[in-house]
Amino acid sequence: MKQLLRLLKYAKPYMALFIIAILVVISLTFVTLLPPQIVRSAVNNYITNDGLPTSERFSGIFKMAVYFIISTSLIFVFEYISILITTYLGGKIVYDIRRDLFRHVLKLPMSFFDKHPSGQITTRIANDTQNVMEFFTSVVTSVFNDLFLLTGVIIMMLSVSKNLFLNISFVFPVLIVAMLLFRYFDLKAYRTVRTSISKVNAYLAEHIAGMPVVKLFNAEDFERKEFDKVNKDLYNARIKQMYVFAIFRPTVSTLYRLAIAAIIWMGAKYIILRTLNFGDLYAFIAYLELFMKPLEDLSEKYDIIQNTVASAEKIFTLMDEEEEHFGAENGKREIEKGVVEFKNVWFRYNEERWILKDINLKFEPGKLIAVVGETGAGKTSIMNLVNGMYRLQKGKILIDNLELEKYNIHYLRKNISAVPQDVVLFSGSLLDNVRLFHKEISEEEVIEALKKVYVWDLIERLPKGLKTEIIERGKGISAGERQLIALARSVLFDAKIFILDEATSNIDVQTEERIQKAVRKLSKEKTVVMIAHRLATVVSADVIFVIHDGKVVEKGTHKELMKKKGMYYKLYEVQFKK
Ligand SMILES: Nc1ncnc2c1ncn2[C@@H]1O[C@H](COP(=O)(O)OP(=O)(O)OP(=O)(O)O)[C@@H](O)[C@H]1O
Repeated sequence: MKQLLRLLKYAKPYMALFIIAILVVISLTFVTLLPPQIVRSAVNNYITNDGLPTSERFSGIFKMAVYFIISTSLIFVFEYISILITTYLGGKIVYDIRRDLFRHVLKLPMSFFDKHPSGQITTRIANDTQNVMEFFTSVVTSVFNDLFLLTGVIIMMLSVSKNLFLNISFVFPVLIVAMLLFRYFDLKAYRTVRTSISKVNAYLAEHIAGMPVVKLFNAEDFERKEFDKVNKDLYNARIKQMYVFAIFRPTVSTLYRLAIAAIIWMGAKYIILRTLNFGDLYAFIAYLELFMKPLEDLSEKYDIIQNTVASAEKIFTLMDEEEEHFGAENGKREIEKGVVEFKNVWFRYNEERWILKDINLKFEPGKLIAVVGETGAGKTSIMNLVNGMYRLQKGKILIDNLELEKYNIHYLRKNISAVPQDVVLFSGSLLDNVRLFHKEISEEEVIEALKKVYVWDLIERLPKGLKTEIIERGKGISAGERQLIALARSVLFDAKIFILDEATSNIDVQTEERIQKAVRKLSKEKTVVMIAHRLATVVSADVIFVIHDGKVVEKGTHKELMKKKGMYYKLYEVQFKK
């Protein structure tokens, strides 16, 4: 309930439109009740009224036919307007929710994304909001319609014949119970179907994305069998749902027809006793039909409300996730020199273990700096801390002698150019990927940046050059090309600090040499940190930090470190001597 109320807050800006929708719905109810009355009047006053001259009877029937057409046209108009308004409202409200949700997700810290699979977040924004839309389009206003209609129908039945209504009133609870039972079993079956569908979807999403692994490891047979299992579950769930329909649908229709038989039986008695007219009997049966629709609708709406509550809960849980409060909004915006200092820094991603343990280091401009160490030693984590992706638990990081947290995070990140290991490209042209959709950056500037890292000729030789279209995170572009794009991206946004995390790991030796040249040039004015596995890429660095098990264990030039015969020496020996 709390969730529904919170959801309704989103409807507040559209209150006037809601009121109009309800007024339209009231009008719709009113005109929906008219046709049976018109037919009743035609039958009672003209068709069966032998006492009236024939011409008057014909003109009366004609008049009633005109009324009938007018009322059905009005039903059309009101229905059209109400669908239009509710669809607009639902669409607009869900647009607002989706917008707020995505804006909020953009502000969440990286630790949130570590804990929540991207598929789950996508479902919240795309699917759960869709359920909410259904709530606004087919519940909020149409519940009024159904309730008004049910009340109206009962009033009309009573007005047509109180006696007949009281005599057949036992029919209503029977119909209501049958309908509720049908809904209950249908809902149960439908939920199983939905769970099975999401299992099939999840299976397909994961395994189609992992197709290269499936093929490389000849796992097709296993895949076939596993998919058959989830597919079979879905089939069984559908069959169960079909049984429910097969049994209950005809049951409800039969009960409805029996109710009509009961009305005719009782009605005929009153007609013979002359306390009821044919027209009354027709109107009564017509109202029973009108009684069925809102009844069915209401039971269906219960399901939508339940779905909406579940979805709203998930949406608001995401909406309540704490945003990234990093740095001061009015914090420092410029980085003057770009001197980065770690002072006794301790860091962990979760409670399990410390990743960085008492790190002390200094990255300065004018020198080419390298960070080396084994896999999982903590090198990338250092980069993640510098650009404020994660927060440290103990110690301090200073940039130009000012604590990292005293900077405005957006400007901080603007001043730090990071080339991550896993380069993500977005759908769009290669040009847009280099300039990251900043249309104000011209193609010439992009080409200039590519030339700066000496890779323009490599991009130029692609059949469509910078116009190459990227699909699905960069499928169709080689890992090396992706790294080149990321490198160009980093020099394009003129930052003070550059951190290249294995930025050349997929690049051939000649291209790597060219990039090294560019990096060396860059390091003359900027702070450039190269994180690397392969020591060949760092031998010419001015300072090398060796990280082992989350600690800085050595520091020096290649020569100094080799002389020391410590960790660096061991790594070097392993890579080159064996
Ligand atoms: N988001 C995360 N959540 C939890 N643990 C993480 C996360 N990212 C990294 N780790 C763990 O932290 C440790 C250090 O990771 P990090 O990526 O800093 O290592 P690295 O030295 O850069 O390794 P590599 O050379 O393989 O890139 C690893 O054991 C890794 O499993």
